[in-house]
Formats: sequence, C-alpha cells, structure tokens
Amino acid sequence: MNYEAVIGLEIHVELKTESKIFCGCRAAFGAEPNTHVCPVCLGLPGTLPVLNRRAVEYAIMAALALNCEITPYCKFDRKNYFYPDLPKNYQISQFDLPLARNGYLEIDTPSGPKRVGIVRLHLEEDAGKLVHVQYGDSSYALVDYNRAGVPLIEIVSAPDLRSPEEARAYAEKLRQIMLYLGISDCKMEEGSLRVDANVSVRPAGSDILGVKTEIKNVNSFRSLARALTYEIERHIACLERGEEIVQETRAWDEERGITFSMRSKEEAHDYRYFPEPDLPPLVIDAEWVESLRKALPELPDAKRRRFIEEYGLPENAATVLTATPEVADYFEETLKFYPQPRQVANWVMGELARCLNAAGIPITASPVKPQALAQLLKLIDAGTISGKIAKDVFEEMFATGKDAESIVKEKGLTQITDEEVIRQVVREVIAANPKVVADYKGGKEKALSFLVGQVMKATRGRANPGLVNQLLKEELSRE
Ligand SMILES: Nc1ncnc2c1ncn2[C@@H]1O[C@H](COP(=O)(O)OP(=O)(O)OP(=O)(O)O)[C@@H](O)[C@H]1O
Ligand SMILES: [Mg+2]
Ligand SMILES: [Mg+2]
Repeated sequence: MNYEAVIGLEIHVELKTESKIFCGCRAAFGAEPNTHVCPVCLGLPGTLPVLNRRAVEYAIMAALALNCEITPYCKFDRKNYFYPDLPKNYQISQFDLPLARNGYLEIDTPSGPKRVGIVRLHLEEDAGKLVHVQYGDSSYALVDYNRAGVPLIEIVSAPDLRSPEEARAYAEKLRQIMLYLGISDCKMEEGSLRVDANVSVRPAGSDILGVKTEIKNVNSFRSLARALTYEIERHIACLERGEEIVQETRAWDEERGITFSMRSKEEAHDYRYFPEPDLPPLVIDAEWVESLRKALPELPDAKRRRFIEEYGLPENAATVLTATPEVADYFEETLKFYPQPRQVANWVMGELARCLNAAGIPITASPVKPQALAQLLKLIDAGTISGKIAKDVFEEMFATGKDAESIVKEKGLTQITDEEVIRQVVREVIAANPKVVADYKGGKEKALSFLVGQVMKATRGRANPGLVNQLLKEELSRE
C-alpha cells in the first residue's frame, strides 16, 4: 500500500524581552543559575503576576507576520502539572482564547509555493531547567529557575505538512520570520526555539487522520527531518505488520538515530485548565494592532520579491541575499556606495561568504564593511586592479581590516599606466608569438584577446587593459 505522511508542528519561541513575562527579572540567557529570580517567578505564596506589555507586542507582531487573526478579547489560563522545573505547579498559558488564530505560512516546495495553516498562536511562560550533575558516586538533578517566566509563544500548525522536507522548510521559514521581526534569537542549541513534531501516516488519498505520535527533543532542523523520516517508517512498518499505532510522546535519540517512547496516552496529563484568577482578561484594541502592523519590518517574501524586481537579481540570488536581515542589509548598504546589484551580489555570495564561513563569523562581524567592499569594486572599474587581483586584495582586507587602496599601494599591485613599459612587454609578446600574430592578421579577431592575456600575464595582471589593447593594435599594424 502507498502511504502518505501527515505532520503538524508545535513551535515554541522564546521572546527577546528585557524582563520576564510576569515580573521584572531579567530574561537573558546564560546567567549564573538562580540569579534572575524573584518571589513572583519562584511562585512564592502571596505574589501576583503583572503582564509584560512588550511580550504581548512581540506576540502580536509574530501573529501578524503569520497572517493570523488577533483575538480582541483573550485571557490567560492555568495549565496544571507537577514537575520540579515548574515552581508554581502550574504554567500560565492560554487555552480556549489564544492571542491569535487562523493564520498561514508560505513555504517553497519542489512543486511550488504551499500555504501551511496556523491553527493558533498563544502566549505563555517558560519553565525552569533541570541540570543533571554527577557528584561523587551520586547523580543529582539541580534546578535553575532563571528561565522560569521567560515569555514564550507557542505556534501550532495545522496538519498540512506532508514530508520531513516540508516540515523542515516550515520550521526554517518560521525561524527566518522571527529573526526578521527581531523578537527572538531563535537558537535551537540554547532552547530559544523548540520544535515538537506530530506525525501520523494514512493510505495515500485518504482524508481521515491516522493515530499520531509526538516527537520531542529535536535539537536542530536536520534532526527534525531525520526524526520524522524514522518515525514515518516506523509507523508504516507497524501498520504493515497489522499492529496499531499507540498515541504517545516519543523522544529523539540523536546518537542512535531512533525515537523511543517517553509517555503514552494513558499517562497523558490532565492539565485541568482553568482561567488564571490573578490576571485580568487581555483586551487588544484594533488601534494597537494597527500601529504594530504599520511598524512591521519588511518580511522575507516581500524582500525577496523586491530584490528580484528592483535589482534584477535571479531568484536564487535573491533567496540567498534575503536569508537573514543582516545579509540583506549588508547587500543594500554596499549598493549605496556602489550601485551595481549584480556585481555586489556576486561578491557578497562569493568571496565574502567564503571568508565568513572559513572564519566562522556572522556577516555583522565582517572585518570588511560595505563601504570598504564598494571601494574595492570601484578600483576594479577604474582599472586600477584586475578582478583577479581584487580577490587577493579582498582576502587581505578580510584578514587585516585594511582598506583596498592601502593594500594595493603597499603590495605594489597598482596598475601599470606607463606607456613605454607596456609597449616593451607588448613587443616581447608579439615577438614570442609569431603564429598568433599571423592568425590575427589573417582576420582572426580572437587572436588579439590571447595576446592581451599574455601581456596581462607578463605584468601579473597589473597592466592597464585599455592601454594594452590600444598598444597591441598599434604595434601589430606597424609590422
Ligand atoms: N493525526 C495527526 N497527524 C499528525 N499531526 C496531527 C494529527 N492531529 C493533530 N496533529 C497536529 O498535532 C499538533 C497538536 O498540537 P496541540 O498543541 O493542539 O495539542 P497537544 O499536542 O495535544 O497539546 P500540548 O501543547 O500539550 O502538547 C498540531 O500541530 C496538529 O496539526
Ligand atoms: Mg501544544
Ligand atoms: Mg503537543
């Protein structure tokens, strides 16, 4: 039988606010354990939460970017469960009235663009973190509450994804949008972006959903795709053996490349959701939403379209150059000093990308700034250096942070414009290539470019190309 995979993702995104969602503690990652805590986020009796306005704004921005409807009157609910990382024994979340609903995200697939539905987007607080340590012969689980109360949004997709590749494309696109909005770091390795993958299979063509399992603990987009591939094969093998799929939560084991059962439906939590009595309902008026909508930055799809239309870039170049807002900014900043989109695109995607990769640094830390790159490109246009020498100069700029002109001067890479020097080389080249000269005189235009190449080679690319051409023609007609 032919099977079809059905996948829906729940993605948690930590918001990059200064303070936590219900108290004034700092929300930053990486501090000494339990230094960003207070009676509110520690859940001590008698404390009351106060909602962080910025967290709501960030969540609304995310909802708008994902084409959702904002719920004008929403509320918070308590999701009750017991775990040591949850000091209050409940998490403040949103249940029946989430902040936003009914959105979509467009992904690229081999058969064209595809819209993936977004069922809901809600606000909640993060839990603390357990740190497992070995001390002598014993192992301990220590709790760090710094993360407790960091604002999160959970974005729940419809079961619209049909392959691990689509799931990966969706998760990557969602991350790209969050980075464009500047509302999260989205670092999977630090847990500021976490993906739970729900998956089932069914006979191809059926419109009934199969029993799903939920995979947790995927630490990268690559693992997400691997875990789904494994799980889909496991489901199919089960069904082929005539067994039923058990609805359960499974964890991905990166090293062994398998999923294993964490808890089954029978052990599933009854969260006993009820309205949070300590917070008033959240009323989001249309004016607030509109002012946030107006302030949204240009998003990836729009930017990519503009790069194609405004700069005449091919689609793949536009995709690469809009991968992050930082790359796009670098590209456009360079254009301000050197308005030649194609050339700049080639250099940003070529030499610059290669050097950044090799050095393992982000474009924002590039030792070569946009203006410096523009100056280098101008030197090529002016004929001061050849395109080939420019690559060496760029490497030197990247390694030392010096500007193109000083490197060209220091290393004696300046073009040769002295007519007599070039004429001498031209004569030598003509003397050394009698056959090519004869070809040229016989009407072979191409022979000239060979001779130009020889002169450039003899001068290590430093001769002024215009002069080389002119003097070659002069000398050849003289013979
Ligand atoms: N049969 C199915 N096959 C694959 N995916 C499914 C199926 N049914 C639901 N899904 C997906 O599973 C996800 C369910 O997420 P949701 O947050 O609504 O519930 P939950 O996982 O039960 O709750 P929790 O937030 O406590 O994990 C959605 O992304 C949805 O698209
Ligand atoms: Mg969920
Ligand atoms: Mg879930």
